[in-house]
Amino acid sequence: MTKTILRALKGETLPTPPIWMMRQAGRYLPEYKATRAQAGDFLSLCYNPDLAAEVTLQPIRRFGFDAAILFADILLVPQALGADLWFVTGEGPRLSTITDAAGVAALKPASDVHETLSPIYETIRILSRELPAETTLIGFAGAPWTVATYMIAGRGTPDQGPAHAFMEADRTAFTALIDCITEATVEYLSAQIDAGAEVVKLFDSWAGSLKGRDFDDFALAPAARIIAALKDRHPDIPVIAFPRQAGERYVGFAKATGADCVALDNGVSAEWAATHVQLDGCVQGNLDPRHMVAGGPDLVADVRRIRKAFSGGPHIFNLGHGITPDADPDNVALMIETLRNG
Ligand SMILES: Cc1c2[nH]c(c1CCC(=O)O)Cc1[nH]c(c(CCC(=O)O)c1C)Cc1[nH]c(c(CCC(=O)O)c1C)Cc1[nH]c(c(C)c1CCC(=O)O)C2
Repeated sequence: MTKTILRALKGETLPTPPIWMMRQAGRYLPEYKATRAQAGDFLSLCYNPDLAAEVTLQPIRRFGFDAAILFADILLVPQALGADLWFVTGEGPRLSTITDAAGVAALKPASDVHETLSPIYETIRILSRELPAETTLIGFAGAPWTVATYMIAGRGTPDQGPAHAFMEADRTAFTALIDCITEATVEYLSAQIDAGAEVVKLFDSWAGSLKGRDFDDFALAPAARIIAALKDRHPDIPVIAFPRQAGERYVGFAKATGADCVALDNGVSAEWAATHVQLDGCVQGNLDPRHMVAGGPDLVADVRRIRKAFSGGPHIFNLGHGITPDADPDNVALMIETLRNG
């Protein structure tokens, strides 16, 4: 019996869509907070294979999701390329900044990333042994544009202004940075697959701020390059692409990049996406993460609505973005129960 997520990714329409949740291992779970405290800080948790595997398994034990997502972070790649990285509790990530062509040229070559990232591959090997037979293991990386926005600004920004400014000031150097991250991402995801990842996902969280030609050059093209390189090395491994807030640009994204599945945020309606995006293959998403805080009849109604809208084709149920720390685990259980039992 092939795993349900893999069946959906191959294009099968299942009577009940399989389900997992972005940020399913996270601060809304008391057991996550306990293990994170044991690790010391977030990065120590990411680089400790035993504890990273433990937090990956926690939501599987508690909820029986159909997939586990590797516990790590998209910002480990910049660190592996030579950037300084730290997390400020309650605020988010901080990195050394890249402001010009010299900063791009000073990055390490893509082939060097394994030195830093090898503990992540060990986490995957542990998970391959310990996950239940029916659970799919998903590896991931940030897409080049989203990773670049953090490398340029040194932190998260509301409008990705510093990255857009760099792009306008020196498109050649900016393109060199995107190329560098693209190559590193191929190396990283390929090694994750060698270690046991059965699916990989590319998170382009800030794709929505790229417009027109910039979207083509820095969201579509790098995703297409990464997917082509991975398919060349690992033809059977499905790829999920998440160009968050792409809006109209979700249309045709799978075909243009070779992705097996497109993950949808909750800014597009399931009814629209069913006719405009799902016609090309599997879609994932798109429940509003706020339902995990509020719960109640609105949650139940929206789970049923999304399930129905996507029932004519392959669909993996998920949120439109990560679950937030203020969410109630009981609402997660209600989402799963509603999906599986009615
Ligand atoms: C942009 C981005 C990042 N990281 C990630 C993205 C893309 C997805 C998205 O848009 O959310 C991806 C990511 N980050 C994390 C995972 C693990 C797997 C999962 O459970 O989904 C994944 C897939 C763990 C994490 N990554 C982070 C946490 C919280 C850290 C903690 O425990 O204090 C977790 C569980 C920290 C992080 N990491 C990042 C930020 C901006 C932050 C701070 C914001 C926050 O605290 O939620 C960068």
